[in-house]
Amino acid sequence: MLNGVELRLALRTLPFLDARSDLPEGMLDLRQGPHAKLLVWHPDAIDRIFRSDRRLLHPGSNSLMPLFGAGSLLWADGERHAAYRRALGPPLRGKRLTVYEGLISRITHEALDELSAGSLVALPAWSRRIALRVVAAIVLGAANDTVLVPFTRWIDRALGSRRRTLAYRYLRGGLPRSSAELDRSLIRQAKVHRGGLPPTLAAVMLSGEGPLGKVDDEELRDQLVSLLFAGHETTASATAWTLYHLARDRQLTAAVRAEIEAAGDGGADAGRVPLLQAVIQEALRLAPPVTVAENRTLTEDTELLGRTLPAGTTLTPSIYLAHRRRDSFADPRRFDPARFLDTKASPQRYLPFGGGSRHCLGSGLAQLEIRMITAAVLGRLDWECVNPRAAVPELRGHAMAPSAKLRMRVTGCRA
Ligand code: HEM
Repeated sequence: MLNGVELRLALRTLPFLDARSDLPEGMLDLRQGPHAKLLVWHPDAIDRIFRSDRRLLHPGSNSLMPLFGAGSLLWADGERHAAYRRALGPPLRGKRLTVYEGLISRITHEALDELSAGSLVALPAWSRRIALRVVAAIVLGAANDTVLVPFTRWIDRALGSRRRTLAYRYLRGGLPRSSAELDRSLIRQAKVHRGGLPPTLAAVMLSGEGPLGKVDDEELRDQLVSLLFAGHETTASATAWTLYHLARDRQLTAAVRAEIEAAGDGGADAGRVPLLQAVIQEALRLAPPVTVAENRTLTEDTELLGRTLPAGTTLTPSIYLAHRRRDSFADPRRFDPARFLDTKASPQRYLPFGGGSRHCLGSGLAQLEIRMITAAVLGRLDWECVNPRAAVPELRGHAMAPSAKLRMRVTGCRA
């Protein structure tokens, strides 16, 4: 049963949070008693959580667990979690990311080929389609519609409407699991592409070697849906916000375009496009695609911000509220990429990818994608936002994206 605070948070999430963004204590009791739960966003509390992360438990979200399965690495702990990070971390980091540049470019340009002067583009859905194709290619080895179409339908049914999501969660016993048929297709697809280079993430998990050892079909299914979901909703949302903010500011667009042209690598190298990277960071600050990091449960009594919290207390870091603190960001509701140009924000104040031992595994890939998609769009199109009033955040589960109604109109093609 939800109490009054939890109910208000569930039903009116963003207004509820906005009304509390100036609370200096940066911590809010959601539930008291033996299973106490707190929302935390004070930088000292976030710092403490991330530093002691390995000693905490990560029980996962009640809403998402039925969707992605109990075996998902998103809420694995201990050795199994460490093994997943050792196996999947390296292919998603540093120089290894360069092997994905070709496929990001190809998939983006295919989507752009379908547009011409006058085309109307539903921006959130458009960027979701591209991001899903990219992550599907990396995880499964191919962007096959026989899998992606039912996958998208399933996610939209579960998370596409806030009311429906809440009805599933609180009235119908939980969010709907994927169909057995979709699960079978995902597993089949994962096994078909095992021999390619670079190895898909599915092939890494199926190798039977390395830190993971054997992964059975049930566990594999949970990781496939977790990676496909975590790897596309978030990236798509940040891409849509980045493109929207650029479309609203001609001067900024011209400066970013000049920077991308001078870099000559389609936005691949972050170091060569600092202004674009700052725009992306600011988009991630103002509308973090993931509003809360994973739950953390204390395993021992802990002093936090002058309170003693008993073992068993669950802390949910609010990324949304951390990014809106006035003592972290001057005029926090204003879009201002300049704040990221010469300054590096500290990880306890700026945490779009979470932190500690659960720091997002795909943060490098996501930013590479956002830069490359933005560079391709700016290189090929001029477009304008038809309905800027729709540029308001909407929740899809814990993910936050621009309203599905947000539309762009192509005003001219450049190449
Ligand atoms: C802009 C895009 C993205 C954002 C904002 C984002 C954000 C996050 C956040 C906030 C977490 C939780 C971290 C914590 O609790 O401390 C997370 C975890 C995770 N993300 Fe991302 N993510 C993005 C893209 C991706 C991509 C592209 C992938 C995969 C290809 C991915 C895979 C994961 C995984 C596997 C975890 C779980 C890590 C763990 O529990 O050890 N994410 N992400």
